Amino acid sequence: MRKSIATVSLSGPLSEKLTAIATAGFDGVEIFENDLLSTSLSPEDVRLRCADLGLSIDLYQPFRDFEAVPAELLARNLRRAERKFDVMERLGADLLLVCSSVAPESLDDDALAAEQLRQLADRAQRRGIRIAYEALAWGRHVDTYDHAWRIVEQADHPALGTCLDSFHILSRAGDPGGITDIPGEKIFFLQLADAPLMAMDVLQWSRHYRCFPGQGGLDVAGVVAAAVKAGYRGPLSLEVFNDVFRQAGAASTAVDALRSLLLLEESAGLAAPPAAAAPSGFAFAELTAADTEPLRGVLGALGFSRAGRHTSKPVELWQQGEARILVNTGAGGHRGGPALAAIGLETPDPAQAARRAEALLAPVVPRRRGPKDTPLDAVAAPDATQLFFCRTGKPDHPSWTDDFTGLPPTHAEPAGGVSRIDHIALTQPWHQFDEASLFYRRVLGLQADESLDLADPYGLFRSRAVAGPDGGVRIALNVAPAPGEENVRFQHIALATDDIVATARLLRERGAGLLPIPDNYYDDLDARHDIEPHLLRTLRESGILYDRDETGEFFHCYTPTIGRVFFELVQRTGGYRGYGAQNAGVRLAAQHAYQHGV
Ligand SMILES: O=C(O)c1ccc(O)c(O)c1
Ligand SMILES: [Mg+2]
Repeated sequence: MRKSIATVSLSGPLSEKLTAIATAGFDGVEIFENDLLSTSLSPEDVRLRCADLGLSIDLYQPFRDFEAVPAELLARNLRRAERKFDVMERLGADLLLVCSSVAPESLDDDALAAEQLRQLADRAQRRGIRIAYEALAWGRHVDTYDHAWRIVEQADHPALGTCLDSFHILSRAGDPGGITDIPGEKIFFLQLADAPLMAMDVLQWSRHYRCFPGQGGLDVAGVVAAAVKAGYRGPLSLEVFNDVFRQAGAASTAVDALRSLLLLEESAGLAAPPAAAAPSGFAFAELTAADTEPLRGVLGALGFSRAGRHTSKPVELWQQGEARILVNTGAGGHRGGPALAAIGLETPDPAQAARRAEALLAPVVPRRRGPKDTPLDAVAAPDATQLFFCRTGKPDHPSWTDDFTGLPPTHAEPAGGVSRIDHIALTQPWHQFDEASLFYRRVLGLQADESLDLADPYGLFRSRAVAGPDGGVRIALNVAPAPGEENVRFQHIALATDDIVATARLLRERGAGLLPIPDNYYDDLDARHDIEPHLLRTLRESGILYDRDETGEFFHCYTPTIGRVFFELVQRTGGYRGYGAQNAGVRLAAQHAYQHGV
């Protein structure tokens, strides 16, 4: 179906919004009145600009507080409407959204509302304009879509239809099933927004927390499916009032928005992009660094050996068990220190995974860097982390490892007991958290956990994990509370070990050190979990954190941060599937203290 977006959903001046909307690939726009009022472009200029960009103006909105008023007010409201019709004529827009009145003057009288809307539609029709009447969830007398429809039905005018808005319907737990009772041609417009489930005033919820479909907790696809079943064939149009998107860059938000619509079409059974080929494990994590010595030191202390060197690029392969870390000395890293640049995902069908990601607007990374390199399927995630879809060492597919030649191990000391990468934690830019979780979940085909709030000494982190069904791939997405140098963009690689006490001891013996954890933590651990005294002493001495649930236990500890990266060692027992979120506050505080030499 055609795809549109309301200009209120993006940041910046109208002209920049329009460019971002067209560049992302939308077909049309809803011009939000405030955006027109605050631009120096004339309506004719806006019309031309949209035409040049290939955008149709699908709706002009909103016209407020019109219906069910005393006669003298009606005359004024009709005059007000005529002036808006003038603007629409100049814009070349032929559909006006009228939202249900919130005015104290409006009367609780459906017959009057219908009669006055009929008069409005009559005047609109003479000017080639149609009216779409929408129930705001906080409308004074009309606050449900079925009520708005009853009034439209009663008015019975060809230039009057209804506008459905998924937020207004679902925020009040409305049943979208009744949509199929509305004749499709009387649904003049369909606005779509999701929202996280929150217990708050519905107007505040709508004006600040709407998000793109799939990023919240509302069944937006159910509304779309019902409207299409009713016969609606107009555009799917996003209308998202959101405090974060009002600040974030319009270009990236517009791409995020269009991706959510493509996924919504898939959810509603209206489109079938290439199916997901969900990853089953980590092939590698790639770190870039100008100065690789500290990184090599930590990897060596963790028991990794340098197992190969890329034949055409300045990249080393460090390996232990199935855990593989690529060290790239060619690119910058963060101020010379290491930064995570890429993740290799073990994927049943790499080409298929790349096709899906590309269809869902992920930028494709060039397939081949050097003339002899193995071709790779790779895309960029929303935070620009490169994702390589791999089949490592399988006879049916070229393997990225073919580009590495063997090197003798750097040292013969015993390996550290690390078997594989357990999870990778990515700190997302503050404005891209919802986009990232939608991307990892729906584009890659991972399952998302609940979103958690983790307390850092300088703010609250949101954190949400996505994982494959068997736990082979786990990615923890974190977001810092606000843009700031202090706590933005740390990434970490968690390594699974079968004997965390031994691995931690090895690290200390090799002089790499572990993040010190305050004594108070262990006193509390004892209080909470009644831990066996010998084990508690060992955890305390080693700086190992502990958590458990009904199914198993979790032990974890951290290396100091180098550049923007640190390593975590984790040991899981039984069916424990979490990440020790309980301990995140203590860990974050310990990292701040360590960083500042407290
Ligand atoms: O918040 C509002 O006022 C508002 C205006 C127009 C809409 O279409 C809407 O859904 C909400
Ligand atoms: Mg709306």
